[in-house]
Amino acid sequence: MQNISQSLAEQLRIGELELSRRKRLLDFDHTDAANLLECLPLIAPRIGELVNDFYLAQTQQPEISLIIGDKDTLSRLHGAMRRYVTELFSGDYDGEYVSSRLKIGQVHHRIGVSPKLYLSGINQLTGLLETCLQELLAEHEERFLRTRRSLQKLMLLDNQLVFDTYIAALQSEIENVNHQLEEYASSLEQTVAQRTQELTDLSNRDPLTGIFNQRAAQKMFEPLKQLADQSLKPICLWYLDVNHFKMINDGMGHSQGDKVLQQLADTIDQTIKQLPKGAQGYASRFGGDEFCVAIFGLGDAQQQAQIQQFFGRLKAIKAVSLSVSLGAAFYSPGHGIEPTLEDLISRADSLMYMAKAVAHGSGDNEVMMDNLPEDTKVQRIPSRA
Ligand SMILES: Nc1nc2c(ncn2[C@@H]2O[C@H](COP(=O)(O)OP(=O)(O)OP(=O)(O)O)[C@@H](O)[C@H]2O)c(=O)[nH]1
Repeated sequence: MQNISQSLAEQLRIGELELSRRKRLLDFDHTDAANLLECLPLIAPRIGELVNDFYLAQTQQPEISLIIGDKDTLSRLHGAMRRYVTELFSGDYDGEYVSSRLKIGQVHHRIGVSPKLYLSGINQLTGLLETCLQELLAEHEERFLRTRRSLQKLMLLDNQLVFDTYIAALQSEIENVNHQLEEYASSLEQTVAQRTQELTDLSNRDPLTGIFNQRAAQKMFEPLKQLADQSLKPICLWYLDVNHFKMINDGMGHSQGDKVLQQLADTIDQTIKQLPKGAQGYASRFGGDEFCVAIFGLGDAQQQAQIQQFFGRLKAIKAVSLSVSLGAAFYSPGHGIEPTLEDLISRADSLMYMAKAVAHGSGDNEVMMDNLPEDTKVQRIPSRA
């Protein structure tokens, strides 16, 4: 990132010391400065004509006239070039001179003058200056030769400075692009993570009812079991199946049947969401009209209360006469029996089938549950036969 509170020379770290080092490398010293200054009175009257010749030649090149673009810009360039040529013979090549050269590089880069075009212009200017000096110093060959040499060194110093600005501009463009790429990559990462999460969520859900599917239920059982083992609190697994669901489909149509399944799923989900403090669980659809619920943290009586509440809520589904058979199997940790989810499902499923056998034709809901006292609706099935 560019530090805009610093001058160009500061940004490029070209202070007095660096400038003298560069001059020394080019063997440019005070005699060169004196050689050039000595020529100023001679060349000054010729600068206007020289700059005109320079731009006449430059604008012959289509690439350059395209960049210059219009008359006003051309006239501004004439002014800038007259100042530059005057400065070349000013004999004073300090920090201010450096700043002007750096700005020239910056402007050339900004308006799109490529290094090759810049160098072709410099080559043309050097040719014109040398011809002019040769004419002016026709009688003084030795003076012409040393002035030309000094001018060559100074222009090399100028080119170094201009190219430094080109390089710095390219570096900062690369930094900008890198920065943008980094931002893009990180936003892409976030999007991918979000999409992955959305896909994972989606792959865990039953598309019709929005509650968990069988796969997700299987994944979620293990952590629930660990919780039960650590806290020595039970898990109760409900397995539910609608009684005569085929008749609902046949009588009211498949899409109405879908709605009934959705309402039933919502009712089961509500039960999970309204579990008492300390209890938790999940509701899932195992396919067709079969649902599975796992609830952690409730004792026998509290479980029975939850089942009764669930059947109470089920009465709110009024569009259809709906009855459900439910089998509920317990896992009570600390008894040395370590059932898998499949064992528990199989147990709850058999209990559900027993309940269904009682319920069939009655139109009532029926529950078969481990661990509970017998009454008319809740049949007791011994937990470990
Ligand atoms: N509307 C609808 N029906 C479905 C869907 N999936 C399965 N079914 C139907 O659900 C019915 C399930 O029937 P079963 O459970 O075998 O039988 P049932 O009629 O409920 O009878 P019992 O279980 O013996 O009480 C079948 O008719 C399936 O075609 C679904 O996503 N939407």
